[in-house]
Amino acid sequence: MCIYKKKVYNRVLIKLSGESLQNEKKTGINQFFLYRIAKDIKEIVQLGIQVSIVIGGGNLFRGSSLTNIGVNHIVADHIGMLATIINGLAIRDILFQKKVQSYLMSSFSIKGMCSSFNLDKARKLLSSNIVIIFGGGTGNPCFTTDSAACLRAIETKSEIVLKGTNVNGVYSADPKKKLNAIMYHKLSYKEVLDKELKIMDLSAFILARDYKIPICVFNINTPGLLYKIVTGVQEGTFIGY
Ligand SMILES: Nc1ncnc2c1ncn2[C@@H]1O[C@H](COP(=O)(O)OP(=O)(O)OP(=O)(O)O)[C@@H](O)[C@H]1O
Ligand SMILES: O=c1ccn([C@@H]2O[C@H](COP(=O)(O)O)[C@@H](O)[C@H]2O)c(=O)[nH]1
Repeated sequence: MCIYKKKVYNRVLIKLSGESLQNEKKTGINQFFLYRIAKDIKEIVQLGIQVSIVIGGGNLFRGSSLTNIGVNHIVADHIGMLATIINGLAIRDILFQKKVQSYLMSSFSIKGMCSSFNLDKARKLLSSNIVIIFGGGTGNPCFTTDSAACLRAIETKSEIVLKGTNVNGVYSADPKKKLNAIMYHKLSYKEVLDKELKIMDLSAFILARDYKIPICVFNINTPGLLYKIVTGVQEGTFIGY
């Protein structure tokens, strides 16, 4: 790793897709991914970047898959939000093992396991270079953790949302469905909306646009990519004005 490189951001929010955490059985949590992502996060914290993380739950439960088996949609979303806390607990523990100071906050009360969301405290901890993991999404059903990521980025005054996902960036169509889809390197908010590129749910995306939070969509499975992005290397797809 090139330690002479300079950071281009002071405070970032990383959205970690739950799916990226899944193991080879397509469920649960992948041990190797956890350790690797903790290493990647440590590298950027050591650059002096203030980091918060919004963690998804798709490796464990998504509301939509539970409604498909007959669970009421509000209850299904509650289960999905709880799944994000499970992932958050795992990430907090691995960061601790890697000697990265971190703090897990849940959007709803889970006494005994982690603290509840407190914006003042989150800002103070971030200023002291402590990584904040935001679990529990927005705390409300009918949303996703993409909305939580944009919301927390606005609240914590983060300069960018780094959306780590399992594709290389934003494509002209879902690359998992259309193999000849082309990847964009740079897009405006308007282009994403006009072209109906479904990389994030609409409510999340509108928040980012209205509060002028740029988004970088990148492949979370590529080791070291986070470091490249925060030191100014163009990777994935950058969305802004
Ligand atoms: N235009 C597009 N460009 C890139 N990916 C797209 C596009 N449209 C749909 N996708 C799909 O979006 C997915 C990204 O999902 P994402 O990482 O946000 O998961 P998530 O559902 O938010 O998180 P979780 O796994 O926690 O539920 C990719 O796997 C890709 O198949
Ligand atoms: O604010 C929120 C965030 C999430 N949910 C539910 O949790 C699951 C998992 O989140 P992902 O963003 O898919 O990783 C999601 O499918 C919702 O069911 C929520 O209700 N509110």
